[in-house]
Amino acid sequence: MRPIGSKYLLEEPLGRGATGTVWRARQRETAGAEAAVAGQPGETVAIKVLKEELANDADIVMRFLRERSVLLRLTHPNIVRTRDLVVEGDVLALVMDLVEGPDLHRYIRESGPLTPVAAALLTAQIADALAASHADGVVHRDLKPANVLLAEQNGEMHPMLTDFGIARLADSPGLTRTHEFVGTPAYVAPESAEGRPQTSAVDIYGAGILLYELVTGRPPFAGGTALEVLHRHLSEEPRRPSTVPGPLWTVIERCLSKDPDRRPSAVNLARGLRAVAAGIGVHATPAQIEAAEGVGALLAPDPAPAPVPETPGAADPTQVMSHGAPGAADPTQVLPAGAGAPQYDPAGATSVLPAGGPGAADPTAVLPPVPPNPPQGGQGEDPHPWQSQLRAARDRNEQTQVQYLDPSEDPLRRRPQRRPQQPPHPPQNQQPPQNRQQQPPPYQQQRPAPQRPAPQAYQPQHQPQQYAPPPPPAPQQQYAPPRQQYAPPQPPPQAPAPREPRPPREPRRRSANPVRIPGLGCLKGCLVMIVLFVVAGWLVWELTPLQSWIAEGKGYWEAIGDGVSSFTTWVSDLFDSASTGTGTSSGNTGATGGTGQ
Ligand SMILES: Nc1ncnc2c1ncn2[C@@H]1O[C@H](COP(=O)(O)OP(=O)(O)OP(=O)(O)O)[C@@H](O)[C@H]1O
Repeated sequence: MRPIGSKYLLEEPLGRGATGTVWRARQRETAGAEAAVAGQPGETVAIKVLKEELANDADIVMRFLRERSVLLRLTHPNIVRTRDLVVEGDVLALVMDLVEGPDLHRYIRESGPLTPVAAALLTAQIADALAASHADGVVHRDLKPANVLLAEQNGEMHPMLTDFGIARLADSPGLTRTHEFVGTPAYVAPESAEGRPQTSAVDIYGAGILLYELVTGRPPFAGGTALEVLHRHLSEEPRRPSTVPGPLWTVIERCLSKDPDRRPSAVNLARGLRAVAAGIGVHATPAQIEAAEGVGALLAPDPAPAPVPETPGAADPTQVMSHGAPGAADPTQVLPAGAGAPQYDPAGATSVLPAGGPGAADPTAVLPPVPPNPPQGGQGEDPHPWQSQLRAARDRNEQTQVQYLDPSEDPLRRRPQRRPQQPPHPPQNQQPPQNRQQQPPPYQQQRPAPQRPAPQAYQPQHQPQQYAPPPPPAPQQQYAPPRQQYAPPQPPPQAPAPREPRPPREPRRRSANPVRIPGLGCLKGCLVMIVLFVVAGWLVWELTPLQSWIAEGKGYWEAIGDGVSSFTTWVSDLFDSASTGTGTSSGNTGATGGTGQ
């Protein structure tokens, strides 16, 4: 046996939860005045010894002491009484009444679901406990079958709600630094899952889940991972099992409303459940049946639900302490341990999440369909993950613009069929985006002048004629922006001046002569003409009366021979007469001279 403080002795462990271990213990001596129940030596009690890491945290200890009054004053037949708090050395413990009996989770697992009447009556008692605590401004926030102990009284099950205040303690900044108390995914209200402000309506939601589980044997929203379960809480409506009577379903449905303001108050829930239990039993009178069927009218919401103070204290412990109660605004506190892990046990103990783990900053970050509902506080300066994704998408778009390839550089542009599909080129005078006003355009950043391709790269002469005839002027202006747009703002002085683009080469003209005689060069025209004349002359000679008129029936070649000989004779006579004329002229000159003598 191990002593706890000076007044208690731990005997044997009863069970272990996320925040500590519960022991069967014995009182050594009467407690002091600070205890709610002084007790007697030898009396058996249950003691929850909080984990060492919690006990070593100054924030937790302070919270624990501050919560003392809240924990000790909660007295109700359906609430496990907290008798004393132990804060000694590195020990932090709650001394409670010992409840001999299983918890409700174990009971359902071993005995199966309850009848609708039994479930309604049992939940009505839990609602009684909630009504008492809510009236005192205390919200449980971790309502689940495992936190309902079943004491046997007079042969009847008597549910007793336990673990009040543990959620409040675990909200502390100290826990945030080490481990986070985060509730249990299968029972977490949508507003808790989203990190929205919470009220006592979260306990009504938990009661609805518990009631559903009592009559069906399982909670309505299950899943392979805790995140899946949380997502279903946020987006799915529960389905009515065939075994659930209509009036009871009306109650469950109202408790599980996504809108906390539609959920009934704890008082009205208890009243409605008793009306239902009376109306669906085998001995129900017509009036009771009618009352049960009209249960919806009984389920009025709480006009002033007890608020769960938000937790700015996650960042500011003093503020939390001054409020005297932690909150749950920090959404990291609703994420379970290993939220995305496939080995999630929906019926497991209250989950914890290592601080700084993935998704710790914002559970909605990994719940894509959840509408972006920014947490109300405690998120520091970090942007919401949706903002990060939007920014990333925007950056990708900008990156796309940066990498936009000018069509004159685009090898694909050589394929004419791709040209009409080119995206419109951004206007040359387009202003850069706001967030880049002070920076040169991205393409200028990424394309320093020395590495730039030569201006010739933009010339149409690089486009094969058979694919891309010289483009018309307009498209050329559209796709070939002025060169200075791509040049750096201040080109280095040694940079060579850009050369004038060469004009497109004139297409080569073919020769007018259609006849090609390889190797003959310029004589071919003359030869062809001679042949043509000869052939044409022969045809004329033979086919016209010219033959009889000129040569008196001679043949063509004979006539040509005669013509040639006549021509040569004439030429020789011409030369002869020229030479003779010259001699005659000299003689004449001499005769004239002689005569003169
Ligand atoms: N007052 C009590 N009397 C008898 N048994 C108790 C008492 N309080 C708790 N227990 C038992 O001790 C075990 C552990 O309790 P604990 O509250 O730590 O578990 P839990 O609710 O599953 O954990 P957590 O609340 O941290 O999620 C449970 O099986 C419960 O039945």
